[in-house]
Amino acid sequence: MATDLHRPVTTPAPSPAGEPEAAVRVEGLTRSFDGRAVIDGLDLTLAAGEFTALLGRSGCGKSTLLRVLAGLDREIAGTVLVPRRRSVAFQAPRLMPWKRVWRNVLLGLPGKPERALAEKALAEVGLTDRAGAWPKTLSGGEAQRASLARALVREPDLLLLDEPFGALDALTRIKAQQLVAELWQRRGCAVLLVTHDVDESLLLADRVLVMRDGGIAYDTAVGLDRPRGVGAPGFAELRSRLLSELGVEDGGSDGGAGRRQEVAVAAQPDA
Ligand SMILES: Nc1ncnc2c1ncn2[C@@H]1O[C@H](COP(=O)(O)OP(=O)(O)OP(=O)(O)O)[C@@H](O)[C@H]1O
Repeated sequence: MATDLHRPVTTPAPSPAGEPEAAVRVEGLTRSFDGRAVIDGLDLTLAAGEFTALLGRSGCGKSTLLRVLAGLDREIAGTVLVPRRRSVAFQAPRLMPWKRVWRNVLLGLPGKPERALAEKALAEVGLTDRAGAWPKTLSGGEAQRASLARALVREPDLLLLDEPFGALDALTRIKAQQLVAELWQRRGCAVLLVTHDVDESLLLADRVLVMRDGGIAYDTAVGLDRPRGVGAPGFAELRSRLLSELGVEDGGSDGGAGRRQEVAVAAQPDA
């Protein structure tokens, strides 16, 4: 029988004894569009504080899964347990043009939050001086950082990121990746990052998932030392394996990804 048990919980989802604390528990999740199951009986557990990247070919259902976890899509069957404090940032920053940046950051928060709260989050993403600006005056990277500040102001236990760097130029993208890594390190929240970029997943995540045929087809721990670079030992092997899971030929480090050879994302959660 199909069930709709999207039940947000206030604390991280309970785990069976002996397993690490979970931020997300999904069991038998199915989401169909027009009779076609895009997500089909998917099971997934994300540990509290873990940085997970989600890869998969276009149209495999990554954004659909993220929207379900964000609580934006409840037309589901199965069980989804997520923390109540969760926030999401999309590829498009989705700022309201008629509200100044600080008001955008506070958008949707209950009560009458003070500007100082927005300024604190904006400081975390290096945008202190743009708090009073109009969104249209921001660069693409600044707008994306404002969107991140809006996600952070909710003090999430789970941060959902849907291709947040996809529209940024290469240099801005690297800086944004480093920022997300630093924020994750500082906040200690679980992160689920949807990306098309295998290198990005390996630079940032503890764990990489590949979605295929409505489920998680491949699930690997990254285990590389941080800070990371694409030239680090073990990186190329992981990249090859992931590309093969995605059905893409590995162009090697001289391929498109090679330009990020020098990138080292410094993110080391305090153990
Ligand atoms: N609201 C909707 N109505 C009908 N079909 C939908 C809807 N949302 C998603 N789909 C379909 O579900 C499938 C998965 O879409 P989804 O956006 O989750 O894929 P994705 O893996 O995020 O793709 P991409 O990497 O291209 O962003 C696609 O075939 C898409 O057309």
